[in-house]
Amino acid sequence: MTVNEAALEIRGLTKTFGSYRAVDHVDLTVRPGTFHGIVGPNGAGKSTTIGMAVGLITPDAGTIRLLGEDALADRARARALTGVLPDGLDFPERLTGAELLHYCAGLRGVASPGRRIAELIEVLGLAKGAATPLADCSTGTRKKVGLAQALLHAPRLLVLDEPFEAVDPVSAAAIRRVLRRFVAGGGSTVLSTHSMLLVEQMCDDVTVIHRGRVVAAGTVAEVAGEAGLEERFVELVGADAPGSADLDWLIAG
Ligand SMILES: Nc1ncnc2c1ncn2[C@@H]1O[C@H](COP(=O)(O)OP(=O)(O)OP(=O)(O)O)[C@@H](O)[C@H]1O
Repeated sequence: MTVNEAALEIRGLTKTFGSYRAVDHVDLTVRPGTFHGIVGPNGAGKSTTIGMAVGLITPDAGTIRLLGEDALADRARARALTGVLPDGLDFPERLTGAELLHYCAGLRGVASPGRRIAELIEVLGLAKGAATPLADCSTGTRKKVGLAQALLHAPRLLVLDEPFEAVDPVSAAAIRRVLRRFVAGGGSTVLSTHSMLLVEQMCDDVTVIHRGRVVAAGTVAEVAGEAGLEERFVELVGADAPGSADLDWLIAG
C-alpha cells in the first residue's frame, strides 16, 4: 500500500435481487484516516453496498479494493483488514458478551486477547453486558458488543451499519471516542446512518445513495453546501417523500 492509497475503493458495484436492482453501479472512495458516511432513505441500497464491501454479499459486477488490494480476489486478506458491524446482529445468543469476544478472538487468531477484551469492555461501558447472555442484553448493549468484536483484531478499515441505532447518548459518546481513537491511529471508518447531524459532526466525506445509485458524494461541506446536510438530503431524495393523506379517522369524536 502506498501512503495515499484509498482505504476502500469501490467501482461499478452492482447487485440485483430477482428483477430488482438494489445497487446500481455504485462508486465510493474512502480516504485513509477518515470517517466516511453513507446516507440514503430506507431501501436505498446502503446495507447491500456495505454487505458487498465486506464480503457478506456477492456482487453481480464491480470491483472492490481494500488498501490497494483486490478484496474480491483475496477474501481472507480482506477479512483480516476489515472490522464489520453488520445490519442485524446474529449472535450465538447463549454466550455472554465476554465469551463471544474470546470466541471471536480465537477465530481471528488473536493471541492472548485478554487485555484487548478487558480494555474494550471498559471503554465501551460493557461490564454488565459482557457478563450477561447475549439473548438477555438490550439492543444498545448488543450493538456495543458488536462494535467490540469488530475492533478486536485491530483492523485497518471499520465498516459499521447504523452503529448508533438504539444506543443511549452516554454510550454514543463512548463509541465516538473509541472510533476517533481508531481513526487518529490511522484507521478508516465507513458508517451508514440516518442521522445527518452525526455525519456533520463526525464525518469527513459523505456519499448519498438513492434507489441504488450515488446521487452526491464529496466532503461533507461540499455535499451540504449552504443549506446544510439535512436540507440537501431532502432535496436529493425528496421525490420519494411519503404522501399527505388526511388521516381524519384518527381524530377523536
Ligand atoms: N436478500 C434480499 N432479497 C431481496 N431483496 C433484497 C434483499 N436484500 C435487500 N433487498 C432489497 O434491496 C433494497 C435495498 O436494501 P438495503 O437493505 O440495502 O437498503 P438500506 O439503504 O440499507 O435501507 P434501510 O435504511 O431501510 O436499512 C431494498 O428494496 C430491499 O428490500
